Amino acid sequence: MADLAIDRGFLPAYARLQRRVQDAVVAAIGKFAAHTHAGLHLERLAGARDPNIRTIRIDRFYRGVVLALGEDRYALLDVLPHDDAIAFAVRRRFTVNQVLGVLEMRDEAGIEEFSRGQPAGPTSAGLFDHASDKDLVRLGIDEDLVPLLRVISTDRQLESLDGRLPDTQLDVLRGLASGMPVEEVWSELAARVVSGVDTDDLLAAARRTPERIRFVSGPVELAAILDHPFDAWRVFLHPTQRDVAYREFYSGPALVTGSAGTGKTVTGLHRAAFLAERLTDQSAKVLVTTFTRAVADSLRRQLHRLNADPAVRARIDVVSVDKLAYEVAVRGGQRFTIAENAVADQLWESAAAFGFTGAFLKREWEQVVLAQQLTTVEDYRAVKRAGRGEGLRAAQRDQVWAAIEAVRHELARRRLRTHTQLADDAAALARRSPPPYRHVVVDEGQDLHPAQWRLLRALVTPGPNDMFLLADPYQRIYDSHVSLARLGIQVRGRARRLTVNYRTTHEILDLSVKVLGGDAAVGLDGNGDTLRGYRSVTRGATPVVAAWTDRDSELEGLIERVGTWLDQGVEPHAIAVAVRTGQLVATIARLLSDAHIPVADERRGVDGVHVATMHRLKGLEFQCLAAVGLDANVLPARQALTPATVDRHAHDRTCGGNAAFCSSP
Ligand SMILES: Nc1ncnc2c1ncn2[C@@H]1O[C@H](COP(=O)(O)OP(=O)(O)OP(=O)(O)O)[C@@H](O)[C@H]1O
Repeated sequence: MADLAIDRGFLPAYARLQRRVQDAVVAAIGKFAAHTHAGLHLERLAGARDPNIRTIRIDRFYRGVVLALGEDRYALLDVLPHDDAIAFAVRRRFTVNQVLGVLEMRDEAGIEEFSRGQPAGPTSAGLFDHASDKDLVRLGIDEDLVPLLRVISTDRQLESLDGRLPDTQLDVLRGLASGMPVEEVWSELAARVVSGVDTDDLLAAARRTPERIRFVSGPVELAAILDHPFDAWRVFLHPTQRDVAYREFYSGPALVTGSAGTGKTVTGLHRAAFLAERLTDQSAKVLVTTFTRAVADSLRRQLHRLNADPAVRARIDVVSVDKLAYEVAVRGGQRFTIAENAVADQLWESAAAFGFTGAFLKREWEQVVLAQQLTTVEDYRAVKRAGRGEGLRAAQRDQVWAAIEAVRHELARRRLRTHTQLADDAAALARRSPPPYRHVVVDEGQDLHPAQWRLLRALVTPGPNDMFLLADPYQRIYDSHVSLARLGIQVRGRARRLTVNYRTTHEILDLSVKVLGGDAAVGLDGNGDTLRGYRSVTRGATPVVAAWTDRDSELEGLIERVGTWLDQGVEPHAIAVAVRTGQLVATIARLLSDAHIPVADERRGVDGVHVATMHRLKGLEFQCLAAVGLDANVLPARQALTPATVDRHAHDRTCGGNAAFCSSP
């Protein structure tokens, strides 16, 4: 069936069709496969802007729009009711990007309409003034578009070209508009530049465009694709995603960073499936791991959708890092019970003394003592407490150490281990046996503790393609700065950044970037990671930021906001309230219930509005998010309002990405 390819736009079109029409589409595709175009009425169109565009008959009402690529090959672009199909087809023109050699679609009529509505000459402060005409062409912008781009002075104007300009070119322009210098945009493209592009060869161009065109190898592959038509991520990756996920060879650990929603998880899943498919040794395995059980469950489900082959999936273990540590410790013969958070917190509270709170002691233990594997007070006296705020005098260190020791002894006496302790134990145990995994893929790497990194390092054979790490330094839950290099995980020269946001609307991203400022977060590779160049493929409503004078009026405002969303028809389960600390959860849940708003309770299987800390909301998607308690104390800690916080929940497609930020100054 190499004769028919499908375009990315076809999948959502297919998903919207009734079953009967879907069957007719599959039958039409089958006719292409059989080289019989008979009955398809493959027709050229009068007035079409592209001589290679055709329509085919699907049934009495529907027509497919196809592009003749040459050599009797076709790409199916869309399936629409008859008149809509004709209107779609005559407006479009397909061209080949002169720099990247990829196939591009222009809404030629749309571009003409846009031009007619603009002033004749260039504006005084154009959005692309920092790029010369030559630069634009060098970045793959079609020459005939340059005069039009010179009249653009606002983001909004640029966004009104969404769907009219070729995606690749719009992506370049969005990068420039977001403040990236020409050279930085160029460096993102550089690896994909093709020399000697034949701009008339549509077929070669289509083959170079896997992010939008998929050549289908046969009915089995087609059926697998059409099984999940909403999941474009399974089939069409951004070129950078594809490049990093399907690279044959990394000489050692590789790190992929990117803000929330840039498709890191998707990239990691493709990598895991790719590595598993290539394992020749029957006993070799790939480990996919992450910080929480909920995210691990979601990874498992996504992997299931990505790869239907049970033999491939059997070679991939998806386990949360806590479970992994637990299993290694149990296999190593340890006898213990996991210390419930509440129990451990109580121990820490009872150890509080000399002005050190239980929470401080706990963090000191985790982020200094366990992180750096300190076993004596002498070690602790001498250690650098980087990232822990105020310094401690020698006498204070002794006090803190004594308090930590008291808790450690009490835990040991009760045969309790915390998850971090277990990771430390498991790392030591794992180092004594041959590594069970050939490859490991780590999602949400920013949240892992050094002990967990040591465990993972010990579980995989060092060497090419050993570790594939995905992380967003802006989404750190704890402010602990982990240096991978110091943990024996050297990623220098193998770090890539994803910048195109698939989930967050332009508006939400814009707000998030403003709140976070242009400051860099410290990356796991020790380098600064900035938000410059992050851009979004979707647009939505403008988020609302509301300030309140006190907590009570903030909560009142919150209830009103959630009520408004419900009145607007948003389902309760598509709304999330993110709070900074767990203590507020019960209060908010009660207030919502008092206002007759259903609140979700996963343990009892009750559906409703989710109220949880940011951390617990991870892995879930929402249409609307209210984030509460973003007061002045919180923002500098960067814990509350990150693009992740905002976007993960404020999922945009139906409700326009509403997000409210209730903040008490
Ligand atoms: N190539 C793609 N095409 C279409 N959708 C995509 C693509 N890549 C990712 N997505 C979608 O974008 C959303 C975000 O992807 P993903 O969860 O992989 O991002 P992430 O960077 O891991 O986010 P986070 O840091 O918040 O975990 C998901 O809904 C995913 O299906």
